[in-house]
Amino acid sequence: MEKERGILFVLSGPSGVGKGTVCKALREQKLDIQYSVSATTRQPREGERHGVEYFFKTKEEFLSMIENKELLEWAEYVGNYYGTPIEYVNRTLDEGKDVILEIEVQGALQVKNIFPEGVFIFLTPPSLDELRSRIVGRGTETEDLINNRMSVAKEEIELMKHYDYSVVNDEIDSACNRIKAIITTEHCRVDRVRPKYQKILGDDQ
Ligand SMILES: Nc1ncnc2c1ncn2[C@@H]1O[C@H](COP(=O)(O)OP(=O)(O)OP(=O)(O)O)[C@@H](O)[C@H]1O
Ligand SMILES: Nc1nc2c(ncn2[C@@H]2O[C@H](COP(=O)(O)O)[C@@H](O)[C@H]2O)c(=O)[nH]1
Repeated sequence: MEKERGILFVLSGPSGVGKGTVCKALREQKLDIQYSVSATTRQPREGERHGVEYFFKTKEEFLSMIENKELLEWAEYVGNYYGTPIEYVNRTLDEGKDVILEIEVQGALQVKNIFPEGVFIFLTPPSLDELRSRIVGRGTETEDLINNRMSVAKEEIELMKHYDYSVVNDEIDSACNRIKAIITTEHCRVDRVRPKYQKILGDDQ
């Protein structure tokens, strides 16, 4: 029997809201979902490994990925390029497995045009002050970059209206539970489940 395609989940939200932290916590719970690894031209942070957190690329390599249509979406974000390799996403969905992308808002909106059936989740901070203190606390950005990320964050929050769900990351376990509830809900939607039964029952049902 033909396999149902997996569901594409897109988790985005402002820098520092906790997307990476929440995805790591979800991974540790060994959910039946695959995590896409993005390409970026940004320099690796301490402890980041090529092929694990990101595929680290030169600008020339990244531009040639765009040219060769190897990216599902890409965006320039605070001076660096970020993009989702398309082959992994399509192959994994075709295998019937769900995929989650952790990406910023411009990229998420591009994905929405290509995969309108995807599920778009916006992770929000409890407040802008808390967002700033999370970025500062992470200790990975200079003062200038923190200010840049904060001003982009305000524009990004405006774009939440294009998403299907909003999840506040007040506390990691609660945010993970809300995301797991969304995943379960999406698998129960009649418009996703019905085609499977239609194949079994025939077209006249
Ligand atoms: N619920 C939470 N409560 C308190 N601190 C949190 C919470 N979630 C994440 N953090 C902390 O906030 C900081 C930013 O988190 P993280 O790096 O996961 O954000 P991000 O959204 O992935 O950022 P970026 O988009 O820049 O990669 C980290 O230091 C992390 O430990
Ligand atoms: N549009 C895309 N955005 C991506 C992708 N991978 C990560 N990101 C987002 O970029 C910012 C900055 O990330 P950082 O690791 O430098 O802090 C953050 O919002 C990520 O979610 C991608 O493939 N496409």
